[in-house]
Amino acid sequence: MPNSAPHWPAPTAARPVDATVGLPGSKSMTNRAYVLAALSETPALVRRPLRSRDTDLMAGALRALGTGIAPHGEEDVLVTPAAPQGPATVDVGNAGTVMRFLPPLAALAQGDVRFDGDPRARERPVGPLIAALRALGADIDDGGRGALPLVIRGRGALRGGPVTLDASGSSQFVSALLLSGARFTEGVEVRHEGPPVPSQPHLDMTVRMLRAAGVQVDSGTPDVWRVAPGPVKAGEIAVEPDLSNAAPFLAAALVTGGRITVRDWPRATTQPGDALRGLFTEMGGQVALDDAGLTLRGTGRVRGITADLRDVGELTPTIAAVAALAETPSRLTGIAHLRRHETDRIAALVREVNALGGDAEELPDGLLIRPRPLHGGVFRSYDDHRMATSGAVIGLAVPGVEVEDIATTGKTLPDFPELWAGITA
Ligand SMILES: O=C(O)C1=C[C@@H](OP(=O)(O)O)[C@@H](O)[C@H](O)C1
Ligand SMILES: C=C(OP(=O)(O)O)C(=O)O
Repeated sequence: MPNSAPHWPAPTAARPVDATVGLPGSKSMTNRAYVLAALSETPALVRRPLRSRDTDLMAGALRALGTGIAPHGEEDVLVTPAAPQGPATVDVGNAGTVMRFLPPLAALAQGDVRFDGDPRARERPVGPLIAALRALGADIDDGGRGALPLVIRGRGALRGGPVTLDASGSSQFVSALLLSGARFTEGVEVRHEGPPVPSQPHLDMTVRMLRAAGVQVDSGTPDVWRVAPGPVKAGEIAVEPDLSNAAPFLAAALVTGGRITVRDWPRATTQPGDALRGLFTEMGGQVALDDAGLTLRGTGRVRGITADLRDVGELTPTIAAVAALAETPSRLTGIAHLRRHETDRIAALVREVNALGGDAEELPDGLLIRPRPLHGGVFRSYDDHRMATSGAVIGLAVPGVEVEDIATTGKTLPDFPELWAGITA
């Protein structure tokens, strides 16, 4: 979609950043919490959920299906479940979590539920999930496309049982079936067959949050997950700060040789962003986790990295931005599935780094970035929140970088420009 707003002049760091930041809640945890709460037996409290485009879309969709979702105090949200009801229309925007987590829930609804979203949402994979739901008893009209738009003709219940699918395109296919699986008459047994499933921490997050809601999950066999039929009891779910959105802030300390502390960093978490501690240490930072939060200190040196990012693909745009400023080459692999994220992130990163004078090259499943001095210019974001924040990271070290459509950060972090101004002031 053409964007007519003026470009955002990325602040260049006049001195090393030195700041402490508190970040809003995790998108992935918030949208899982809303689904589990909506499927619960009794009202559930979601503590400190994220407010952003993706989470507002999830809340809006659940409301359209009859769930009560209302603020509770300053920071929390009370979810009052109801048997899902059509006819309803779900706008998924460009949220993978809405596009994948809600079709299984819609199959439990009484009535038709129509799904559509941004033009890009129609290009993002959902076919293996649709096929799996059909095998589990759902009636779905997708016009034979295996993609959005589609209509789920809910009958108030879904048989469930065993199903095999290829989830190499997105871990969200598996998470989706598991999240609603306890409410299927026979529960669900999901078996993956194909190249490896990406985003293992997100699968762990699904399993952990289900168990915390009293659901019996067996994940003891690789590539097989069993959810027993039974009630969901979400009770109270506390949402952690979004550690993937911590990435550009920690990167700011790394590339300016400064210090950033991210408050309330969990001691134990399933969020993929926790891997930043190791990745950014390898790239030249010094990291400490204590009561103040996670502190990253830059050393003035930024090193390239060779890394398989399959498990933490979401972190790629930020790591690539740091790599573009590094003294030595980087090789990022295991991330072919990123070509079907918000945009083709591999192509977009290579194009934008090279547009600033850099030396990046696509691989079938990743990218190579070699050191070369960058210059100012427009960094395009392709409706991708993580592209926009990556442009901001490069702009700290390279004068004259302008990020196109900074507002796209609203997908998961609407406060990004203000928070960034806070660390660069
Ligand atoms: O389950 C989740 O919350 C997510 C899983 C991952 O999806 P993919 O496995 O499709 O990469 C990740 O990239 C996405 O941002 C969020
Ligand atoms: C891939 C991402 O999002 P989505 O949930 O839309 O898949 C992301 O946030 O990096």
